[in-house]
Amino acid sequence: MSACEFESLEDCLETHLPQAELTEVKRILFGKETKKLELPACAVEAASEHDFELKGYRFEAAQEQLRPPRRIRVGLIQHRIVLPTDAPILDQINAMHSRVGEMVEVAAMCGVNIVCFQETWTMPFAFCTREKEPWTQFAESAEEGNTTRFCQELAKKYNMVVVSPILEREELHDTLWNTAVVISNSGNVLGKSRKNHIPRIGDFNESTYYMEGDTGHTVFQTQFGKIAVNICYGRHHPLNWFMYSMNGAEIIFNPSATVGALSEPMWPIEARNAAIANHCFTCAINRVGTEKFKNEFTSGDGKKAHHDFGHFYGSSYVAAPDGSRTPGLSRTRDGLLVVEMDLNLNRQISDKWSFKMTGRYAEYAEELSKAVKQDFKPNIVKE
Ligand SMILES: NC(=O)NCCC(=O)O
Repeated sequence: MSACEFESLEDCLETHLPQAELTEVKRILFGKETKKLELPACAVEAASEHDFELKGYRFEAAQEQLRPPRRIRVGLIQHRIVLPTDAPILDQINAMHSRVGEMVEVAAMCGVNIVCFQETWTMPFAFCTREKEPWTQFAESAEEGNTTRFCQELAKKYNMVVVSPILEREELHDTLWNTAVVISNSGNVLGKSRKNHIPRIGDFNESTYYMEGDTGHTVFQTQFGKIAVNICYGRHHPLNWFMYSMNGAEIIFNPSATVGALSEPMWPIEARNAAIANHCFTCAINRVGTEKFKNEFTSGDGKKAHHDFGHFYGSSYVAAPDGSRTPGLSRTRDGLLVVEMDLNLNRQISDKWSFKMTGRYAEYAEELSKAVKQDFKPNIVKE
């Protein structure tokens, strides 16, 4: 079986393990069980009609005496590209709008308050090719572009916060960025968060196209909680998650595009660990499918030139501050993951484990400020 035919780790365990072992394996692998969320029949029907996976889970928190529950629902959308990569650009973008539009409609039926799409969701992940044309033509203004207009309509229609990661063209200087636009449920653009770590690995030749983000670790206060967006490669940087959390993020989204051969063993760990370490919820989203490009490209590893990047393995999931996580979406199919969470869990786990309270930040900051200097002498004791 090839990597792109393997449906999901969870399905494999369910199929092959006896019930008693399965319960223990799941407890150890995934933490406290996330309950299934009942989703309306019309949503289940629509997902089946439009041929995408729909899953729903619920994280619970203890009832408090002084605070009411803060239950909200997030929706994570993963999808493959709709048209071939050599179709006219506007057709490709419009086809993606229409696909994601029908998935957001189902998210609305499921009562989703905040929806997040995958990294650069309107285009193929073409940065492997190192060709500028036609890929830079997918870039749009974060404030005025067609995709933002489209998302503003969705946000207003469904009273939903929309996190829309696109290839951004800042038109004043024609600078390109990899940017998540955050659109409030009022339909207004609340702001944007630019990808702040650009990969230098494998075929992820993104530094050829756009710059390291300059938006810091912005957190967006929405009607449904304080959210932040840590785009793809930023998930390998614990301090990146940490800084969003220091600014008060209650949910950190991680829209991504990553392939099996490179990162799959790390995928289930990184966002989950960030949820634990920072007493918050994290949402990891990856695209699906294998995208083929007309011109061959090499990977700088002596191997033959090829036409595709490899398999994007989906597996989007949500992790909670108590270390539990939802099962992932499929490795191969488009999907919508609906997750209900009570944001009160963040403080409850913080009060229990106190990672943020016990962190020695002033000390780290002092040592770190020395460690980044040219004349730094590591603190090593020798005999
Ligand atoms: N999109 C992106 O930054 N991918 C880099 C590879 C990875 O982080 O898995």
